[in-house]
Amino acid sequence: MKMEIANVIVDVPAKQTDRAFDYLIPAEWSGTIQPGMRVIVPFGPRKIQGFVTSLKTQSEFEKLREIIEPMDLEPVLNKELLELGDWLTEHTLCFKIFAFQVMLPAALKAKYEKKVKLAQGVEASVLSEPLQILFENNLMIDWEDALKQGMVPLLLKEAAKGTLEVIYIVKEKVRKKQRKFIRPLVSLEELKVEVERFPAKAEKQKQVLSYFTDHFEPVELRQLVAEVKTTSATVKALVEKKLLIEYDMEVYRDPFEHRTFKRTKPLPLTNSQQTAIGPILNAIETNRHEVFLLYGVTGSGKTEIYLQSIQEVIERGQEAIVLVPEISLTPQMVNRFKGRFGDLVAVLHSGLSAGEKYDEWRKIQRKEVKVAVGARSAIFAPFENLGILIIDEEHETSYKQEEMPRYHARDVAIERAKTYSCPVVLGSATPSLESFARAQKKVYHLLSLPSRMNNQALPAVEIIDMREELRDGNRSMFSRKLLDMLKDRLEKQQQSVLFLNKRGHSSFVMCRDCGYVMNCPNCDISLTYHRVNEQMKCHYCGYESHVPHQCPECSSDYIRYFGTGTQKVEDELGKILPEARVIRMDVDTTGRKGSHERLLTDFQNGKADILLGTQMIAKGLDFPNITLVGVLSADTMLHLPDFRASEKTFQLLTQVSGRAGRHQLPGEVIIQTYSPEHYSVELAGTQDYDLFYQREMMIRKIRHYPPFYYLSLITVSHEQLMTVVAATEKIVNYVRSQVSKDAVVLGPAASPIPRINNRYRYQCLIKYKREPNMTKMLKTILDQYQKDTKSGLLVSIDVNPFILM
Ligand SMILES: Nc1ncnc2c1ncn2[C@@H]1O[C@H](COP(=O)(O)OP(=O)(O)OP(=O)(O)O)[C@@H](O)[C@H]1O
Ligand SMILES: [Zn+2]
Ligand SMILES: [Zn+2]
Repeated sequence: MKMEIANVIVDVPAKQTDRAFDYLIPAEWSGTIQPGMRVIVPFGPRKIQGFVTSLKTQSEFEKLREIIEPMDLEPVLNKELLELGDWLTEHTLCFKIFAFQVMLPAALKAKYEKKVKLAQGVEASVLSEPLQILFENNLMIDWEDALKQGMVPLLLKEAAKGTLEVIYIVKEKVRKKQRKFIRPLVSLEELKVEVERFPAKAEKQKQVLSYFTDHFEPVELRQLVAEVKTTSATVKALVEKKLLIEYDMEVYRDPFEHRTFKRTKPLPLTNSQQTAIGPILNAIETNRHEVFLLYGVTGSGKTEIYLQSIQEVIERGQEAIVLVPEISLTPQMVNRFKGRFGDLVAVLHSGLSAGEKYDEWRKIQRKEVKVAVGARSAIFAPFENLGILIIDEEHETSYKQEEMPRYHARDVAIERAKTYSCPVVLGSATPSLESFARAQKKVYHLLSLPSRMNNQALPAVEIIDMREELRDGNRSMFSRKLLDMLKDRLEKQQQSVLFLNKRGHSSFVMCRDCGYVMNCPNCDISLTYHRVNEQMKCHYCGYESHVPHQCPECSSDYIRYFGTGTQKVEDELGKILPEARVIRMDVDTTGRKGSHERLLTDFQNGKADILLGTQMIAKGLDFPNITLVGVLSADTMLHLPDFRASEKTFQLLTQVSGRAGRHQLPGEVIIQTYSPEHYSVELAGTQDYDLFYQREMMIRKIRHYPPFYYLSLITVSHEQLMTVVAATEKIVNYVRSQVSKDAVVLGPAASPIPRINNRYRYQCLIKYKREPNMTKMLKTILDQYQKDTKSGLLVSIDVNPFILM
């Protein structure tokens, strides 16, 4: 007899299990289990989830264990995605299981429930006394419950004796949403006859049947009950009489259920749009892979180019993926895609519940949609006939995932596009230095939109030196100029946007007398102040503490919450411009589902004069009445230990400025700063990307940073400082012995955050140009330390890191 064997990657992320295991497919599942399906397999004493990667008929092992059951009826990963998983594993040096899991919606990530039960053939009476009652009444005990009741030590003792055993139950996080539907089981004629035949006493049942003679079609049970004003028991009675039938049907949770999208038609393209879209359409038509960098100033009509390229792709029967940064996945953005392509669009973003996300993913998998619009992970949308992949705001750092697998969506897009032989379009008004450099070298095809729609001028930008304001006695967070302009817009009934750059500028507590800053006792980093519950919190380890009323160092009472939060700006606005209506958008006001959208709609409908917010208002807004943008603090990001700090500052300032004067009314921008002479602020003022690019490239070249050099970052951590230093030194020496003399190896050095969760952190940074053996070398290092789990050393490697902390 021929055996059916599956190669399975099991859900145990560790070095020893990072390979396929052979499992026998039992006869009952023969022929049904396919590559790309998830299965439940025995692993040691546990039952866990795994992915079938391929099938075979022979194994080098004698005794194989059997697959317990499949978790899917059809593969959740197609052949292309399985291969992409291998590619991800290779390029980001992650465990295979992570590469597969990242491609699926969270709902499909298995959740394990740990339970304890009596071992086979054991009676509860042999257990120690407190456990007897428990196991007499419950067949299985939840591990979590046992933990809460302090029972775990007792359980472990019994388990060691072999009287109890621990089992794992694999659970799906989210089920398909099913609803009960009712439809007639007999013909319309028969139904009409039945209605006549029914005794008058059975008035209720008669009404239900009459409903179906009027509407001879399926209806949801809930709706039926509501419309006929009856009960489900009445309906059930008819089901038992075999006149009606009840069945479950999968329904989608539609996050946009209550919204209608005004359909739009393609706009006639301007000359420069036509020039730009030409090569893209050509690549689509000839099935050619090519990467385009669409470099167009803010408001130049990039989105319309995306839309019309997608149109072409859809007409050819192909599919499209569009990535937009999470924070610009605004309802406005969604509107533009849903407005053009209606129900052919699936939207994937973090604002959706796990169930909603799963449903959107299902629509893609079932080929019910043609376009997926979403944040980073939408790049894995399970299409099988891709015709284009688009990444809007391609410079955004959120396209890099900061945990395993540490992938960049741009790389994944290009890899998938190669497979499908289709174009990739990277769009931005401020391209990343990496992409622009590639376009200069003709690796990418550069397409430019140098001016705004209808040649509308870019807004006039004025830079205000806040140090001068202070010298002139203005202690407010608003410069005199900005205040004047805000008043002016109020009079003209035009709208303003106030932007507070909060990243890297967390709200901390500081003593104004001695400068004491409250740090986390486990991590060398300041605690962040949370207004909601008046708590100080560590973002790295979760440590929490009360806000002190007295300085622990000098006992001064002047220990205060520091930093200009949006709340504080709003308070001050209330004092100096009491007549202004303000909408504040930040994590506090947009936490509830739908609030983001509501606030923006209110602003669009003129219910406020000023929109005040953080990063989340910097992008994507396209409102005609905004004529003033004020940036309250331009330089808060400049001083971070990050070689991209200048680039990020320039990009952000340019993006925010781009929100003003996009339609008929001209726009003005005020940038307040303490570093007016810094080139990234200065050049954002003149909105001169090309000059910024030249300046920044020079600096990168001198300092050996990307795009001139590649980076790989190795971070080592351990509870003992000496152990970390010694291990890092060993790694650094090994790296030095392996790389060419063109590479720069830095370290061992303490990480910018030298301790997290009581673990000391050291790093080795490698800068290199061409090192064919780099991946192999990094893998060797990982293998070495991941195998040795006893030492407690943790080594992580980030290839092309975006965060060097
Ligand atoms: N061909 C066209 N004819 C008329 N209006 C257009 C055309 N193309 C785009 N527009 C309009 O111009 C405005 C700006 O275009 P769009 O938002 O696409 O620019 P963008 O380059 O994507 O901007 P940003 O990068 O700043 O978000 C929009 O209101 C859009 O509807
Ligand atoms: Zn003090
Ligand atoms: Zn901490």
